[in-house]
Amino acid sequence: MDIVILAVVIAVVAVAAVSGLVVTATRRKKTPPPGRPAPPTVTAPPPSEPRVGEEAEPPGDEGRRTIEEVDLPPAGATDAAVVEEAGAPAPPEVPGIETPEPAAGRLVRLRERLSRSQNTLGRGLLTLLSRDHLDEDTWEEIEDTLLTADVGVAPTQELVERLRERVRVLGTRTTAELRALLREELLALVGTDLDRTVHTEGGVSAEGVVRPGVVLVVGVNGTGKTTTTGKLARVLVADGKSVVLGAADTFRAAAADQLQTWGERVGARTVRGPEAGDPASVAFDAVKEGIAASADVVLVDTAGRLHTKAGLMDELGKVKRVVEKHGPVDEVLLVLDATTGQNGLIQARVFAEVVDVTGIVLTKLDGTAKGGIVIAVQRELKVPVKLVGLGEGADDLAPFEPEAFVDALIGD
Ligand SMILES: Nc1nc2c(ncn2[C@@H]2O[C@H](COP(=O)(O)OP(=O)(O)OP(=O)(O)O)[C@@H](O)[C@H]2O)c(=O)[nH]1
Repeated sequence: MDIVILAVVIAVVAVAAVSGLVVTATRRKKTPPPGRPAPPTVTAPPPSEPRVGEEAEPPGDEGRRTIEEVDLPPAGATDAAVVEEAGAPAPPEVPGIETPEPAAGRLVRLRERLSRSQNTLGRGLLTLLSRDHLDEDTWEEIEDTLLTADVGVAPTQELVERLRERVRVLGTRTTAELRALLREELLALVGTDLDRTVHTEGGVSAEGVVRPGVVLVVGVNGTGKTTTTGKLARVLVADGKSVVLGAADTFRAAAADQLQTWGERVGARTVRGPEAGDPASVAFDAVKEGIAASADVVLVDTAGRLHTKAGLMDELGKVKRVVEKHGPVDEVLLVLDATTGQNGLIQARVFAEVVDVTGIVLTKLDGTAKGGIVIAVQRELKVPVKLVGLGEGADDLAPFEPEAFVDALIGD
């Protein structure tokens, strides 16, 4: 038994000795001989993250910043700046003050909109006048076309009479001759020698105080009065003028916010009063602010509730009187919605009785085939159309130019 145990022990020791030699030999083979460069090895990618039980990577050389060392963004810095510094893409910029389009030439730019909506008038007239035989029925159709476009009864009759006469004298007619003739006659009706300047000159008071130009914007609510005031501010800013806005339409709460937004877009301050407050007091404060800030122009948006003529007269009359304590009002612009046709004319009449309207703004001319209202309203009030609204865009208010207007009516 002892001999068996001894034999087993010797065998185990012998096996262990042999396997130890093999391992050592293998290791020796892998170690490069001294003085020779090691052969290139492919290094496995480092483990992406420490495995359970392993130590996390020690921090690098960069010292840790204490909270005091972290630079804080300057007061008022936007989140965008902070994000940008962190290397992330900046969110879109907060819009700053806009640069409105220059007013000159706007009607030409917007001519397309005008001609699109006025085709029935200009093209219709040309087609009728081009007929081989201009009989009574055709003349009646011409008259109807003019009346449908809201040119008004008296101007329509005048125009038809003039055209009849001139066509008769002309004899045979080419399209070019007819177009020239129609252009001339329409221009005569629209008027080329009226003063269409929006007066914003201001002046100097008896006490030597320089005061800004003051413009009152009046009209029935919904005609585009507030929008027009905002757009007009842009026209003036585009012409290099500084503007203060007066939100005297205290009747509709949102109107003051709306006006203020228009003003902010072009850097114009808006003076506003308490909701349902006294419009005259807001208008007075706006002009006062305009004087204090040495602004060039103060635009006052008024409320236009047409419940009773007496009420309107009280309100608008008071606004005007109170503002005039600072000096004369330079311009009273009546805003009319061109799409309302005869209704617009009735409104115009009432307003003209209440205040001295000095200029007309016709809005929404882009959405109606009734461009003839330009002629009718000027006739009615004996006041020129000074501006026209041709869309909802911020710069879609254009100084009225008779030639560009008539050309848009007739088309090329
Ligand atoms: N298509 C078109 N829309 C216009 C024009 N002018 C104004 N509008 C639109 O008419 C609507 C009424 O405009 P407002 O300026 O709010 O009317 P408002 O007369 O001030 O009305 P209140 O604020 O209630 O007094 C708005 O949706 C304007 O965008 C224009 O020339 N063309």
